[in-house]
Amino acid sequence: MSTQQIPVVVLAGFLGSGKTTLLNHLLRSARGTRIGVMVNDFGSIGIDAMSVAGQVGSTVSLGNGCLCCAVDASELDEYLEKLTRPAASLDVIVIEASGLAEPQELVRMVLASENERIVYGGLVQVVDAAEFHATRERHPETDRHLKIADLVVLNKTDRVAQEELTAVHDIVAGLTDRAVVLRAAHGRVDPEVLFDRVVPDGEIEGQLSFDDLRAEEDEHHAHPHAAYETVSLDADVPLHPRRLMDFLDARPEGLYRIKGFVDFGAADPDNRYTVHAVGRFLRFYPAPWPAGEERRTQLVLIGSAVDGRALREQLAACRVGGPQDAPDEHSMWGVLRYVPQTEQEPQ
Ligand SMILES: Nc1nc2c(ncn2[C@@H]2O[C@H](COP(=O)(O)OP(=O)(O)OP(=O)(O)O)[C@@H](O)[C@H]2O)c(=O)[nH]1
Repeated sequence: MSTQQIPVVVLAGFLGSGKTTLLNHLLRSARGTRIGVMVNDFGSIGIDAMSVAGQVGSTVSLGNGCLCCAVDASELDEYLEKLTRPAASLDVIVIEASGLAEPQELVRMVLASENERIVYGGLVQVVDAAEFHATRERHPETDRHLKIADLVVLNKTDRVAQEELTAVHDIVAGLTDRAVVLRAAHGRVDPEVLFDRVVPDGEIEGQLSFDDLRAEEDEHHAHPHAAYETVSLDADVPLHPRRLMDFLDARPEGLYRIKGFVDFGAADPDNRYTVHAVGRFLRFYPAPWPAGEERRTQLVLIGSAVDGRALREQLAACRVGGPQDAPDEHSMWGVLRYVPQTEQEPQ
């Protein structure tokens, strides 16, 4: 029986650390392994679900809210039931936690699942090597998350000098209990590290058990997202590139994460711009609009100590007001400064 159980891997990591990037890499390089994905979007728009769409046979998007708060173990079981139907014949299920989830809660829910076809497959924690110190300073719970990880992927190594990388690696390794620390750029880890695990009956030796977790139970208010504000924009009129750049250049420090897709209308009718900001780091990735895709802008902004209402208004003011307001291609200059030229395309 145990060999037929499907391992459920929890993929966690702070906002923007590279979880979706890693997941897409796994999906692309799975070499015949059938992966089911459960995506938990924090914003009300399914940006992450869209980012992994098309690369996976079975996806369940958990919609708005943090999985560990919004879904209880029985609901999780409902989703797992869908993914574990024999017809789906999955080899592994990956739950991508929102960047603000408490990984411990998710692990607890997986362990509490009554679905006999699954077995807990471990906690993978993705760390942004470039933002590590800043994240840790603002979010001391980072240390606790690393302690319970089974595997740590020290990501974005391309953004950190060798010496600094060694220093960060040492700190991360020191914070984990028994985790392997793997370095990666653009989430490129060997999928075998995650999936080809021997799963004995019951739990894997060395992994946290349900009781371990219960013993370590945290107060809910310790959740990092308690202090966070999410702002979404879903617009069917294009955004004006100059006004969007003015908004982005002046964005408040606490606005930690921006992700989504932008339609710049007449300024570049052919391309959809995927936008990612993590802290002060901002990038646009233009790519031709997928055939048949409706032209709209969908953005999710996540920040702490930010004025959500003001952000909403400022974003809304970036919309093109009418034909007299239509941008031309020259107005794209500010955006194009943030399109990577030499970096490898981080899909
Ligand atoms: N330079 C560099 N950029 C990376 C790397 N990995 C991911 N990124 C970029 O970092 C940004 C965030 O990556 P995601 O994979 O969306 O991060 P995430 O953890 O899923 O983000 P949330 O869903 O907000 O928690 C994107 O712009 C990625 O292209 C990396 O190794 N190097």
